[in-house]
Amino acid sequence: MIGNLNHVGVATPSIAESIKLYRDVLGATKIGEPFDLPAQGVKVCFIDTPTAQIELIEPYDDTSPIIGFLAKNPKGGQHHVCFEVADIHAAVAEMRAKGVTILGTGEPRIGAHGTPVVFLHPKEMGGVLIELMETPKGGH
Ligand SMILES: CC[C@H](C(=O)O)C(=O)SCCNC(=O)CCNC(=O)[C@H](O)C(C)(C)COP(=O)(O)OP(=O)(O)OC[C@H]1O[C@@H](n2cnc3c(N)ncnc32)[C@H](O)[C@@H]1OP(=O)(O)O
Ligand SMILES: [Co+2]
Repeated sequence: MIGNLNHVGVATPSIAESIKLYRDVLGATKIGEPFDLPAQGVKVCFIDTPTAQIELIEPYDDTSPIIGFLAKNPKGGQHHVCFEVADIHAAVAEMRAKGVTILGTGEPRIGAHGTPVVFLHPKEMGGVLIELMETPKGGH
């Protein structure tokens, strides 16, 4: 079912500071323009590598779903892993049939790449918060 590794989500208290790390220390050259995703409670910045992205996420406000994570990890940290799926609704049905908990309302919501996403609880995924994201039509 899972396809490409689309991105690794990295929670940070400051996207601006994290950009300096990835650009000036790690030599990243393709850094997207940060943007707000209030519906998902985060500010986002994608950093491209040849095969996948780093998704820097910062709380949009104090209701953000990453507030708890940053309270435990004040300097930030690896937050989630996102895999692509061909059909998010088929993926949700398959996960439900296997007894996996879909987080939130359980319904896909539009993510940072403009396609529907869901999250699977880390407690059922070996301690890793897993995001499933429908591959953009027409690829990348
Ligand atoms: C969608 C836009 C964008 C995109 O790519 O398109 C994004 O990816 S935005 C990413 C931010 N949004 C989300 O993460 C939505 C889904 N997440 C959640 O619903 C919560 O973060 C949740 C439920 C995973 C955790 O919420 P919270 O931290 O408030 O709850 P707890 O502190 O009670 O944690 C419960 C339990 O899970 C462990 N935990 C929490 N976060 C993570 C994590 N990122 N990775 C691994 N484990 C995590 C936490 O330690 C607790 O474990 P316990 O043993 O009970 O202490
Ligand atoms: Co993500």
